[in-house]
Amino acid sequence: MIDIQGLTKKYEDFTALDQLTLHIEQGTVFGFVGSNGAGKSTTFSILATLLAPTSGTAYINGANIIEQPNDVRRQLGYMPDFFGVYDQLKTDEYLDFYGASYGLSSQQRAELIPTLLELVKLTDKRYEYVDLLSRGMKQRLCLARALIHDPAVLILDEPASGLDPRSRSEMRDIVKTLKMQGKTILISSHILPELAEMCDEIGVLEKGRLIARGSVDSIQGHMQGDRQLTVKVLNSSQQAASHFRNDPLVSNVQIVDDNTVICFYRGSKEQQVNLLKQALQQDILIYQLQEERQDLEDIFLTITKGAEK
Ligand SMILES: Nc1ncnc2c1ncn2[C@@H]1O[C@H](COP(=O)(O)OP(=O)(O)OP(=O)(O)O)[C@@H](O)[C@H]1O
Repeated sequence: MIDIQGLTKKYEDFTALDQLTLHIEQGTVFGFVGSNGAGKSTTFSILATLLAPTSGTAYINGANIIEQPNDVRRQLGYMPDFFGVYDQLKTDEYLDFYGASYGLSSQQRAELIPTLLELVKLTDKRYEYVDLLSRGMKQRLCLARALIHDPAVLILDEPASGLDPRSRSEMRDIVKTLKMQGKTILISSHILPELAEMCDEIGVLEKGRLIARGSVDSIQGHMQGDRQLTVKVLNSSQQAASHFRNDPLVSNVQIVDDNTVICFYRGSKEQQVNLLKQALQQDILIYQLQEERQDLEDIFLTITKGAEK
């Protein structure tokens, strides 16, 4: 569980994080979206007890980030958005080093390392030098490192950045596995449609402020305004267009061809059922209806544009 209360970070006159308040329930995968400089890494560094806030506070599974940093570190696994240089260190030595620094015995480490390597799909790279691993492999190793002390809460800063589609998909699968293990996961990404697949909820951060928060569907519904419906009819699209134009909840109708009409509609799903029922009663033979979904990328641009204004 993550409980953030009025977290603020100022660098002299500049406010990088402005009164962020956010509660994330245990077992939730929460996606943090924001353009460059929005304050995501600042938030993560504060939660990971690496940076002191100017005001406000936060709790990680009940431990206060300011008063109980050691308890926080025991509960929290943090994967930063950069990977250091590890000359002359092999994959298993790397994990062994971090395991030892968390106080795990050599026997615990010997048992844990193969399990973690399997989780992040690096079993066959166990005796490979870290610096020779690909970017995707390094990211996964970094995730294994964040998991070494079996934390309940995970913070992943841009875990998929710079990865090819296959590596991104592997990272997504690992996050899903961790969610199934009951971990609370806070994850940031610029690859927005990807967050939709992994996250239960998303929050949009802009200039240090949380400007939208909710399930992917609710944010999509809220920001989308009129739904765009593509309607296919067996008979005349002219007749269908006239019917839709008469409905006060229809803002615009476009005839695409003899059998296709696009209709922009702002009613509820129930009202939409009525609209279609009435059409059928007037012998408008609808055989297909498709709602075009705006993807998260579009929604993100809409939301952040609104915030700028
Ligand atoms: N040490 C610092 N001194 C002054 N300003 C800073 C410092 N660290 C960060 N900032 C500023 O705070 C703002 C938030 O930065 P942050 O790194 O948290 O953004 P971000 O959302 O993680 O961006 P990105 O997606 O580019 O990583 C930025 O405008 C950044 O320039």
